[in-house]
Amino acid sequence: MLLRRHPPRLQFRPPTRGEELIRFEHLQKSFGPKRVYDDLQLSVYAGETLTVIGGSGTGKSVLLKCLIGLLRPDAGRILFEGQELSGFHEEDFIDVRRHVAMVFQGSALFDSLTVGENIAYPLREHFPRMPAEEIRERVARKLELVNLPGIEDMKPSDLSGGMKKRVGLARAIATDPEVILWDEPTTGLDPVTTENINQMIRSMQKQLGCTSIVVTHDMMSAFTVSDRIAMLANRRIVQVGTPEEMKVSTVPEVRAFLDARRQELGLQEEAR
Ligand SMILES: Nc1ncnc2c1ncn2[C@@H]1O[C@H](COP(=O)(O)OP(=O)(O)OP(=O)(O)O)[C@@H](O)[C@H]1O
Repeated sequence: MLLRRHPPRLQFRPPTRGEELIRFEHLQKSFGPKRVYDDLQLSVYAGETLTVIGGSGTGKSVLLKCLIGLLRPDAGRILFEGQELSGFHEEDFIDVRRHVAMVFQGSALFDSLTVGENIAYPLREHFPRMPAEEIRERVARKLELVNLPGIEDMKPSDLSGGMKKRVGLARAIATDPEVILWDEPTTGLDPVTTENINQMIRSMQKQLGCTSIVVTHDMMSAFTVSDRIAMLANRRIVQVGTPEEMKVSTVPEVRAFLDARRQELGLQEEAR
């Protein structure tokens, strides 16, 4: 756990729905000789669910990690509520992660802790003085929200894949974040559980007013949950649009990507 040396750098005020909340501006990022972004531009608006799609290795997950400071861009700016994150120190990102929570691909639960302890973990980290009773109440409320009430004492090893994802979500929303980042939320899940997770993404928006950024390979899921979809290709965002706009896109990279998944999507010929 990082100890804070100076006052919080992030000045946070609750966003108004529809205003620009996050902006990636002229982002560049390389790993050694591998260039991931050349000049990436993307805005995310408060209250929307935006899905980032793109081929394997195009940098979808790197984008989420840059936003919460797990990786740093080489050049360009990331603005959160108009505040530039590039100059933030590692400890300044503690506050960013309180407002922007990530639901990791593999749930990333601690196997040695119970479900309740897992969800309480970020509360203890961000609010060291929070009374035990309040932590218990918050944990119970979050488990109810993900439709898993009363399983505080179970261990992650006793849960199915879908339940683990939902506990991962309960942990991510423990601190009442304004933004939820979903890294491949439906990968490896059966169709029923996938539908369940899609509904969860939607209900976080409806019930909590959260902004979501989803990274996924699953195009059905992208078309189901998104207000807007952004396509990453050739080291930049080549198009951003509503699901309907993307389905009839004339941008070559988008066409090629969707054509390759036409069967999965069951797109109609006339929608091309
Ligand atoms: N920490 C790192 N060190 C070195 N290379 C990295 C690191 N993180 C990501 N990369 C590389 O950056 C590129 C983009 O990675 P990223 O995980 O964002 O891709 P992705 O679009 O999410 O792919 P996938 O859909 O397969 O998960 C890949 O080539 C990856 O190998």
